[in-house]
Amino acid sequence: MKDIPASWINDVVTPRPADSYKGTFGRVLVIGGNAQFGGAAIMAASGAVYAGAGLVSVATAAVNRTALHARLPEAMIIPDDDPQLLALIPTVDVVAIGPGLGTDERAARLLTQTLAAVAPQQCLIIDGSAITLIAQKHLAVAHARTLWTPHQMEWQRLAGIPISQQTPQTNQAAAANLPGTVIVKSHRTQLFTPTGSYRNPLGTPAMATGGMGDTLVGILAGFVAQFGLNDKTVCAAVYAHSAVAEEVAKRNYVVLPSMLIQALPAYMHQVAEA
Ligand SMILES: NC(=O)C1=CN([C@@H]2O[C@H](COP(=O)(O)OP(=O)(O)OC[C@H]3O[C@@H](n4cnc5c(N)ncnc54)[C@H](OP(=O)(O)O)[C@@H]3O)[C@@H](O)[C@H]2O)[C@@H](O)CC1
Ligand SMILES: Nc1ncnc2c1ncn2[C@@H]1O[C@H](COP(=O)(O)OP(=O)(O)O)[C@@H](O)[C@H]1O
Ligand SMILES: [Mg+2]
Repeated sequence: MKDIPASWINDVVTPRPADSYKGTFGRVLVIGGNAQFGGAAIMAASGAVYAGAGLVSVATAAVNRTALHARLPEAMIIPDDDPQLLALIPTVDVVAIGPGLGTDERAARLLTQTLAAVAPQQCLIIDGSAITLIAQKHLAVAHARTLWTPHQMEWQRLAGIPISQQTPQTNQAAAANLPGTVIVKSHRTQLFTPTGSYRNPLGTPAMATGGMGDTLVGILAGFVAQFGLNDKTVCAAVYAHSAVAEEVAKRNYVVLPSMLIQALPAYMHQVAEA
């Protein structure tokens, strides 16, 4: 397992082409946020918008509409029980499901519908409640272009490895049984792609606050939407999330997701101009 090289973020985040429009930078759909966890969907969508995704939609519980629009007018919204959602799924580059989704029957239905609707060329990010549901219900996922983003307890549920036994070796063996890339989050996050394994050398305890993983989902979605799905882009997104947090933590005891999101465009500008 090698550390993500510091140079990769510079390879990925480069100046934008002049001849471009919003469609150039990709379309993201976040599916999540029940009545209790609406904030998770807002933080994930914000991560994608502030990372530079061209168009971001959110399928969420209807009760989250006003909060989402007030907080993030750049995002479009569709109630998660709207039949149009199934038609929207194939039109985006990245579908991210799970932040604040919950684990009730309604959430399970949304998840199974989404898993069935995603097309092979799309990137699917599976996070939070969606991972817990897949583990609980033994749902099969065959989608090759999947990014899994479990925290250690979600990884225990999904892979069956107790947290105390989660080592690079055991994690790698379990990741090999899943399609796509597994990002096992911790204070030093590990990534297992079909062709390599990487460790994030960055991160700070100032990041240990609710919503920080939801924010990572959005940044991953925004990076993949703009820069494509490959090891370098995925590693760069994980690296950028922690690099921005470390920067903000130089002046702040705790880094809230909204602080990280706010600081992200300036960090990407600095990287692109370097
Ligand atoms: N503002 C919002 O809307 C927010 C909404 N959110 C949404 O909530 C949903 C549920 O997600 P969740 O992560 O909060 O709960 P769950 O999956 O039950 O895991 C917690 C259990 O695991 C244990 N645990 C052990 N090690 C751990 C580790 N390294 N990292 C984390 N946990 C660890 C932990 O142990 P304990 O801390 O109690 O000792 C506890 O028993 C999900 O959809 C998410 O997106 C959140 O993002 C918050 C902000
Ligand atoms: N002590 C820490 N050091 C470095 N990174 C941390 C630390 N605590 C949390 N993080 C990061 O914060 C994120 C937490 O994700 P997660 O537990 O899914 O949060 P949530 O579901 O509340 O959004 C992960 O990216 C993790 O690597
Ligand atoms: Mg999480």
